[in-house]
Amino acid sequence: MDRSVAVIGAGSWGTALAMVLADNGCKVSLWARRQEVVDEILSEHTNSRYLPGVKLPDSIVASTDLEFVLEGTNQVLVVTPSLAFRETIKQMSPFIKPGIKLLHATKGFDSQNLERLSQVIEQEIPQLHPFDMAVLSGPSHAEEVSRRSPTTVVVASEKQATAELFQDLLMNAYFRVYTNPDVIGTELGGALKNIIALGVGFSDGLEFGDNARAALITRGLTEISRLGVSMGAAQMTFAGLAGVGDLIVTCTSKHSRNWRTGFQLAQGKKLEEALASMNMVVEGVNATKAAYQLAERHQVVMPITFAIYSVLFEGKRIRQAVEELMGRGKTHEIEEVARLSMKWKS
Ligand SMILES: NC(=O)C1=CN([C@@H]2O[C@H](COP(=O)(O)OP(=O)(O)OC[C@H]3O[C@@H](n4cnc5c(N)ncnc54)[C@H](OP(=O)(O)O)[C@@H]3O)[C@@H](O)[C@H]2O)C=CC1
Ligand SMILES: O=C(CO)COP(=O)(O)O
Repeated sequence: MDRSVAVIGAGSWGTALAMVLADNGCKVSLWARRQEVVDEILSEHTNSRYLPGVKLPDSIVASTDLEFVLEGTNQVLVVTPSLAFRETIKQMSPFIKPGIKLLHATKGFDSQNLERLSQVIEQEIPQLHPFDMAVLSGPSHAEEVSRRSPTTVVVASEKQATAELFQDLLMNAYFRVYTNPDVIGTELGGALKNIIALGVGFSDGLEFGDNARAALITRGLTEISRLGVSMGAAQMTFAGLAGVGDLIVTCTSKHSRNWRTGFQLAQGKKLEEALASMNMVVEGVNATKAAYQLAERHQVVMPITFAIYSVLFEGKRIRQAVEELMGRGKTHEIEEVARLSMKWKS
């Protein structure tokens, strides 16, 4: 089996996944857009801006030249921020031969037309069959993966063999990979959980406590599942690693950039200031915009997401948004359960 993999994107997640692959004996070529990052990886075997204190395997090769990185490899892993995704995929397209297998691990939406990122791949690399694409998601902060702490993720593909190929390449003693046929659910779970992490950051920043955090996680998952199912996802995917698993990690971890951003906003920082201080990508802000529009398009009720939108983009005070959320009209907890319950007497 060919074990060469080109990893496109040398931020924290791309670098951590490159380490996993290198630990598994893969021949890894890593694309970074800045020469300083390449020079540091090649000479020091570190990527100190994104993974401080972590030593990378010596075998990882890096370059800023996409053609060089992609040359002769049959497996590609794309891990850029969502804002740069379409542009990067477009630049890669001339070097992607039919039959190459492509996995992406980016969590977000296309900023222009709200597409899922696998749809962007289909549009920009038409020579790639959808069966040759896969998506990786799940609760996996790069800081912990790069320290080889036990982590579980999911790889989804329309074709089982493609999911299993990436499972084989990535899985090892500290990195357990499950497969799932639901590409839509796996992508949406990873993109939408970031919004709820911002909300939990607001709540924790205002010291609302554990009840509020649990409420946001649980009702947030309801919203994610509702939108996901209306966009074609399998409901059960949201009970898995790409759903509740990732939601828990991003809403409770000190590593979460989205949670930290929400926390800082609750403490009075301006959005631009909070984002600038992060030094890393915070996908939840654009995801909130995208989810707001997708909810309207699919006629899905997402009160928490709308509340977060109003704080981020309409200047609403967080406390005001919370009062409005708590004061909404009465509803059943789970409409489907209420509707299906034959024994429930009014
Ligand atoms: N970090 C994590 O723990 C996890 C991240 N993810 C997801 O992975 C994706 C990548 O995030 P992550 O690695 O954390 O990002 P980081 O913030 O760690 O790094 C950002 C990377 O993107 C590059 N970049 C920024 N702008 C552009 C651009 N316009 N064109 C090309 N490259 C660009 C940066 O390059 P430069 O240094 O030159 O600016 C850098 O390599 C995100 O969707 C994130 O949600 C998923 C799971 C875990
Ligand atoms: O997706 C992630 C963990 O699975 C990263 O989350 P943050 O972007 O909030 O740090």
